[in-house]
Amino acid sequence: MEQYPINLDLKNKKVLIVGGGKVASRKLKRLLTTAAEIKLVSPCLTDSIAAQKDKIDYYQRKFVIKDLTDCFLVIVATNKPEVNKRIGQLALERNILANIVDNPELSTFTLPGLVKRGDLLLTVATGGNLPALSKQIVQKLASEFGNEYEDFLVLMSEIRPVVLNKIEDEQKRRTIFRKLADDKIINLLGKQKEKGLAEIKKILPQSILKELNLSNKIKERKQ
Ligand SMILES: C[C@@]1(CC(=O)O)C2=NC(=C\c3[nH]c(c(CCC(=O)O)c3CC(=O)O)Cc3[nH]c(c(CC(=O)O)c3CCC(=O)O)/C=C3\N/C(=C\2)[C@@H](CCC(=O)O)[C@]3(C)CC(=O)O)/[C@H]1CCC(=O)O
Ligand SMILES: NC(=O)c1ccc[n+]([C@@H]2O[C@H](COP(=O)([O-])OP(=O)(O)OC[C@H]3O[C@@H](n4cnc5c(N)ncnc54)[C@H](O)[C@@H]3O)[C@@H](O)[C@H]2O)c1
Repeated sequence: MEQYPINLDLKNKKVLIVGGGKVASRKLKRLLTTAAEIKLVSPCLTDSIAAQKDKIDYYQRKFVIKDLTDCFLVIVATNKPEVNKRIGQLALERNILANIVDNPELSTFTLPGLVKRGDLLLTVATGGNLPALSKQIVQKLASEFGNEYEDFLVLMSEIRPVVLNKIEDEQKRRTIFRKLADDKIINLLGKQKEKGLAEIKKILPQSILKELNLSNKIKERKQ
């Protein structure tokens, strides 16, 4: 059966990580970009997790069943397959979303490779067949999709609501949105900000432009 891709909002959700090794460290890094309440249980920690201890609830011990209380999601990443399997089973019995890092079959979800540019999110998965390929494709995408996509989407967060509000004709709106979704414009914005902005302005009717002040919306980046 196919997996179901989903972007979770973890605000105020209790998330548990079991294990404090290399894999737990990678999974924690991404979780720290969310608003989850993170608890981590492990006798040992990598230096990278130790450096983030103030951002999580850390318990220096082995997993105990009580750790799953009120848990919304768990990542099980010890180096002991039998321990991981047992915790995975306990989580599933409790309807807790579970990623068992050495046991995709027992997991309710797996984690894709990821490129994030502001609000642009690109994810890559191989159905668990070759995570190293996901990593390689992520590197390709990361070099193709730069920070100009973040800047462009900041502009669109200003422009789109005004277009939706001011232009009643759905067909006209659609034409504008499709013209804006142009990688040539986005790349130009990355290389020559003012020229990119000028191209965007060419697409927008005057009635929209006078509602906006786009020039100061893009962050100055060091070249
Ligand atoms: C994409 C990424 C996201 C992330 O974890 O953040 C991710 N693995 C990454 C890297 C990576 N994983 C592994 C290596 C070292 C070996 C190697 O090089 O192959 C490296 C490379 C490295 O560490 O450098 C080994 C490995 N992976 C899994 C197992 C267990 C098994 O298969 O049973 C084993 C041990 C098997 C063995 O020893 O061979 C399982 C999973 N790994 C997944 C995701 C899920 C499927 C994603 C997909 O469908 O592609 C899934 C099913 C479950 C999950 O973890 O959610 C991340 C790239 C991040 C980046 O972009 O940097
Ligand atoms: N899914 C992936 O992306 C991926 C990638 C590489 C490896 N793996 C698999 O992930 C597993 C972990 O790999 P690693 O490199 O992080 O291992 P590691 O040896 O670096 O870390 C294991 C951690 O688990 C902790 N631990 C052991 N028993 C525990 C218990 N009962 N309760 C709580 N914590 C406990 C240890 O203290 C240690 O911090 C391995 O089985 C490996 O095959 C998965």
